[in-house]
Amino acid sequence: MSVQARVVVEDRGIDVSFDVADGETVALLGPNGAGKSTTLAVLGGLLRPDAGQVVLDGQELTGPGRWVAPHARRTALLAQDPLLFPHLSALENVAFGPRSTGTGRRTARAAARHWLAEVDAAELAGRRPARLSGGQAQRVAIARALAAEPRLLLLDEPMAALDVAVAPALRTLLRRVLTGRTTVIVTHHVLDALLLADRVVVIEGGRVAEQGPTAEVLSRPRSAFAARFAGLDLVAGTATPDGVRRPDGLLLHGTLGDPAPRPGADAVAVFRPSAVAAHKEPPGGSPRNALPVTVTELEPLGDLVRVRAGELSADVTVASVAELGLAPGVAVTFVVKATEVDVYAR
Ligand SMILES: Nc1ncnc2c1ncn2[C@@H]1O[C@H](COP(=O)(O)OP(=O)(O)OP(=O)(O)O)[C@@H](O)[C@H]1O
Repeated sequence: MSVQARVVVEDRGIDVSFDVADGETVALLGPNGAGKSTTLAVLGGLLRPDAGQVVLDGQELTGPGRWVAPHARRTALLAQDPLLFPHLSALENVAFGPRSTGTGRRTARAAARHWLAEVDAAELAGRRPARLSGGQAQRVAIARALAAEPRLLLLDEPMAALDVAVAPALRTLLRRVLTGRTTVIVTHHVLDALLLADRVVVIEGGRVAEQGPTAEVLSRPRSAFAARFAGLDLVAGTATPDGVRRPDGLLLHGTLGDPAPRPGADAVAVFRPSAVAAHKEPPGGSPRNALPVTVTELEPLGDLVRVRAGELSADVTVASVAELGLAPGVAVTFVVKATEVDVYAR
């Protein structure tokens, strides 16, 4: 089942368009308030957009003069909170979907057993939600979503409310059950994107900032958000014959991609924070890039410290943080060799 969507919600400043191919999982990424959940709500029919169109498997679900009610869409939404019916057992919760579409009791229960087994939760069939852990309840909620045999599965940060200890097992489970299913997932977690999504759509300020295959976007990001999400530094500007010039005039030298961006065209310079050194004074006379910055935050990162300066980061040793007296508000120079900087068109 393929999806073609354009979602316009004027009072929320949202206008995004993207497609999902049959059997594909697409992750919607972006900062808080970017419009991801709103987009998901429009796909599921929980919110009626001002304009745009949602087409699923050739059927217009939303469009000018057209509105298919949520229950008639054959889409299933799985949210952070499993939202199970408290008075029903796990089995009855899962059987609810097929029951509500008119399936007989016996067949619906058989389907529920099948889907509980699929999510490794067969032994939880008789339990009420109050006796399930967060991870178990989310497994049951996944079984319930799948039992409805949705044409499109919508996941809104399904692991966000779970203990970090149980999230990896649930992610592995989702990786298994999402294979071949048309799915849109909203996530803030890079592992969800890497392990679950074939493609990502990055939404910033209610607009699509970039989209593409997951590996491509996360290894060669073109938007500030995707770079940060992938743990990379990104400087945007215009291409020069051997680098990128920021709007404030600062020039970064780097290795030009193939095809090289046309001089004057929008381009980005991308590098790893681990390739960045912090200096008190700009180093003189070397073929290195020097970026004057002010430290905004320090974060522990294994046995290093991630020094954040606005959009840029440098991963440095604890010893150098101490030596340079790095702390929020301190001015330093980030230094990165031109050979560590990739330059490509935006
Ligand atoms: N129920 C609502 N009524 C009115 N405006 C809303 C409502 N929910 C969200 N908004 C607004 O719509 C915009 C997009 O919000 P949305 O929740 O879709 O973003 P998001 O990308 O999902 O963010 P987050 O990552 O924080 O969940 C924001 O400006 C938000 O304030």
